[in-house]
Amino acid sequence: MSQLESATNKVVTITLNPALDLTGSLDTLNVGSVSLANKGSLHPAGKGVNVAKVLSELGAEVTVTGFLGRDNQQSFCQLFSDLNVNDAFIRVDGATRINVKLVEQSGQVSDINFPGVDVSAEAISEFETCLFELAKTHQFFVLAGSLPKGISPELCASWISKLHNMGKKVIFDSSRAALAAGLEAHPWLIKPNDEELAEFVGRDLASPAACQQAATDLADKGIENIVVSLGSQGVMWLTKDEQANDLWRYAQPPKMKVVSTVGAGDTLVAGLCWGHMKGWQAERTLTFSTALSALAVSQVGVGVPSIDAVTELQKQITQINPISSNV
Ligand SMILES: Nc1ncnc2c1ncn2[C@@H]1O[C@H](COP(=O)(O)OP(=O)(O)O)[C@@H](O)[C@H]1O
Ligand SMILES: O=P(O)(O)OC[C@H]1O[C@](O)(COP(=O)(O)O)[C@@H](O)[C@@H]1O
Repeated sequence: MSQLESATNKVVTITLNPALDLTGSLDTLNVGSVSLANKGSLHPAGKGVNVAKVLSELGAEVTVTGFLGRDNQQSFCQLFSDLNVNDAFIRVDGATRINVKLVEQSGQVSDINFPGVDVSAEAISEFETCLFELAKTHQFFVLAGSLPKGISPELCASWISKLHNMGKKVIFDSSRAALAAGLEAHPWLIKPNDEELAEFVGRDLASPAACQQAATDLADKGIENIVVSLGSQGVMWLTKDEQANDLWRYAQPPKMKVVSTVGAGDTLVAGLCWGHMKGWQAERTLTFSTALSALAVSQVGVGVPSIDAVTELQKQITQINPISSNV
């Protein structure tokens, strides 16, 4: 067996712009005046880091890379060591950003995401060496989150393109200009949420059917898997095999008690990646990742507290399978 064929348990997550998430729980947020938090937590996060945590807890052999500020790396290092993931982050001068998440009793979350560190040309070159070295032994790459200063959408897209040309499976989850540029670079799977998709197409998408219509156009860009997450309404997925017929799969989770929705999208990405790494059928991957992400809203931060709970919830996922955007 070749090195790559035996590498289905191995995955690289790329977080170009990680963050420490400062989460505060409040009864209600009083915008423009004082609000009192009942409790708070500060933990290492950012899209690829969250995906890495979930994948690692599912049993994957994970390597994390991207750019990490030297000044406040301690809790990241601790997390990577606790998870036993391979830490290939490039260290850069300065501190990794702190993103603020204010969670109200109602479940509503207000996110304040900061810009991040400055990445130098030397750090970029070090990262490229590391990335393409990892490509020698890995097939799955998850590139997730926003871009720090110093990394243009075009540069990010060029990495996706190179990995694609090497036959790698790149799962790409970003927003705004980075998403727009990355979509042209043949990622293997994308997962915008409905808001990100609406921003990309430049119009409101008020229903799953409207999202489906808008996302169908992305298939023309040669993206094999188009997944759109719809918050409490679930997940839509257009696979390569069904693109010709425009037949979407759709899974809906049961009603959950929401503690925090932060990290639900990352958890969904991790679930989708895991199903593919395991070679599961589409239905199983979809119901598993929908259940995993639905469970994620019942906690602050990401992680898999109990695989039995995921399996139990998976049985309660409603699947409409497959549907056409013409209905
Ligand atoms: N309130 C909720 N109840 C149940 N599941 C949810 C809820 N919010 C999110 N999810 C699950 O998490 C997935 C990702 O959430 P979503 O909010 O769409 O992504 P993002 O976090 O990227 O904005 C959804 O597709 C769904 O499966
Ligand atoms: O990289 P971005 O787009 O600024 O987002 C970073 C934020 O997204 C998160 O990864 C959560 O993402 P999701 O809610 O989409 O899963 C936070 O941990 C982090 O603060």
